[in-house]
Amino acid sequence: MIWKYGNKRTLFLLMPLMIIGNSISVITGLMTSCFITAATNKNMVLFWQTAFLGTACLILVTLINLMMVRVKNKLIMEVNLRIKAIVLESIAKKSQIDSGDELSFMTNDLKLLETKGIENEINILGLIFEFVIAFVVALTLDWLVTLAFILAGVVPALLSAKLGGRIEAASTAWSKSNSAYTGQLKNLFEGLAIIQLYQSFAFFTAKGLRESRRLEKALRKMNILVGQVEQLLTGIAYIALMLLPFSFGIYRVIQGATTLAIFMGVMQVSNSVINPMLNIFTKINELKTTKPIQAKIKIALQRGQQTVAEPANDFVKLTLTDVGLKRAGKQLFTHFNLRVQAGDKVLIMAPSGFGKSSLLKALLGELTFNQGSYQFNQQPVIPATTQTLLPNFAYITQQPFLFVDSLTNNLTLGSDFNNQQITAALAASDLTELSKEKGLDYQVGSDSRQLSGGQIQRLEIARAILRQRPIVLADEPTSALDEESAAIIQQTLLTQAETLIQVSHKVPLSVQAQFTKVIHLDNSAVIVPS
Ligand SMILES: Nc1ncnc2c1ncn2[C@@H]1O[C@H](COP(=O)(O)OP(=O)(O)OP(=O)(O)O)[C@@H](O)[C@H]1O
Repeated sequence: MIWKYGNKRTLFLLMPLMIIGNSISVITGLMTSCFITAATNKNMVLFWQTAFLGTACLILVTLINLMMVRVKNKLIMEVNLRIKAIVLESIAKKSQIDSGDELSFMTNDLKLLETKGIENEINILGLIFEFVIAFVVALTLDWLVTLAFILAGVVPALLSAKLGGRIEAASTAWSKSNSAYTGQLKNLFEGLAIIQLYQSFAFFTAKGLRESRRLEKALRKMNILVGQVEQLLTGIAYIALMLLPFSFGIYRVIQGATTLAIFMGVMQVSNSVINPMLNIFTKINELKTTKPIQAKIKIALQRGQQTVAEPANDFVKLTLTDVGLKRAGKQLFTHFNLRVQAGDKVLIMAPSGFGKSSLLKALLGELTFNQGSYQFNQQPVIPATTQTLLPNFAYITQQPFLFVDSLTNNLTLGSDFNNQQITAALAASDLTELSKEKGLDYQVGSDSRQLSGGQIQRLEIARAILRQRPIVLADEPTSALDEESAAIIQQTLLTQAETLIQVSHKVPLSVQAQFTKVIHLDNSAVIVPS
């Protein structure tokens, strides 16, 4: 992950820092060796050289480690941000999302990935460096004693891995007993009213205690196993350490095959061979637990790379033939016909709850007609083609939405529009006064800086107008506005939208007259105003 999602420059900067930073045990090992040589030979020059040079090296390594922490966290941040960008990009392109699931993935899963995945990868890298450096140095000092130390460290580690399974089984059995205990207690407490009614207090206590005893027994079993395994491993570790490297090393010193100083040096450095080796396996196991999260990111990456349809400008004709729409098992309407040509201004009217908003959603492809046919530019619209349909539409919904962001960003949504275009869209939506009073950078959307319902609706209209899409779908666009504003907005829609499909349940006759078609969804009657 750090290679795939991280910044390569940061990674390449981190690696040398880690190599130097992880050589601390080698420095202390060599210092131990030199000090003992100085002591056994009564060599003051070597003593001072070791003291000064060693301390200088330790200070330098400490400074490098301080820097390493900064670079490591920089890399973690870069990987996190790259992954978050991938996930956000993928969510943005999802046709259906469960915001609870996505939120949980963005917060809990990605946090887990950071600690068990990204950090572990960096730690494994550090452990590999530590292992390799220490191993090479220890082998150079005395390869036979080094091997003895490694064997002594590996034996208890292998045993621990073998016994780990038994401990895990005991801990699973305990957690099972624990949940059974909770269930029994819950049942017992739920029945407390019966106990009190029949004054069966002894039954209540005895039953509760019986369950508690069962749990305590499972806990005792697990604790004995863990404690005994711990003691056994410590014993074996001491025996192995004394038997193999110590006796073998000292034997070699007595034989004159090596010196005490070298033996002590190897002993010190060997810790940095054994510990990283064992830690690497633990960390790899932890890393494996993040596999499902990594798989989800891979899918997100593929989805994020999907190309989105380019805004189209080729709308000619849209036809609904004998369509019906069903929602939550209820047939909203049937046998509805509609023909819209470029330049049309169509008003669709029906009583509240009849399915007007649902009809617009079906035109967008969010819902599918269960009867009849929907053709766009004489091509049948099927679920697979709805994504390419979207760029033809602007959509003014009944529940306008504002992001916690500036007025400008709420209109442009990050697209490239110049100030002139933005100001024109605001003016067309009767928002000039607001933009002059607050400024285009005014932050809206948060609770304390909310705008009026009418202002929010007009911002949604400005957002739609700004894009100049071929068809504007408008769902009761003037319902939250006063008469004067409603008239301005209605005029704007009629004049600015190239093709307008508006649904409303009540529109004055004088306004109806300005549409090219007025259709009553409840009886499919088409009235062409004179
Ligand atoms: N998300 C939904 N899931 C299931 N049914 C829904 C959903 N939204 C709306 N409905 C149902 O679909 C029917 C039509 O709703 P719709 O909003 O399309 O009507 P409408 O004519 O636009 O009403 P209004 O004029 O009040 O906005 C209603 O019976 C409503 O309960």
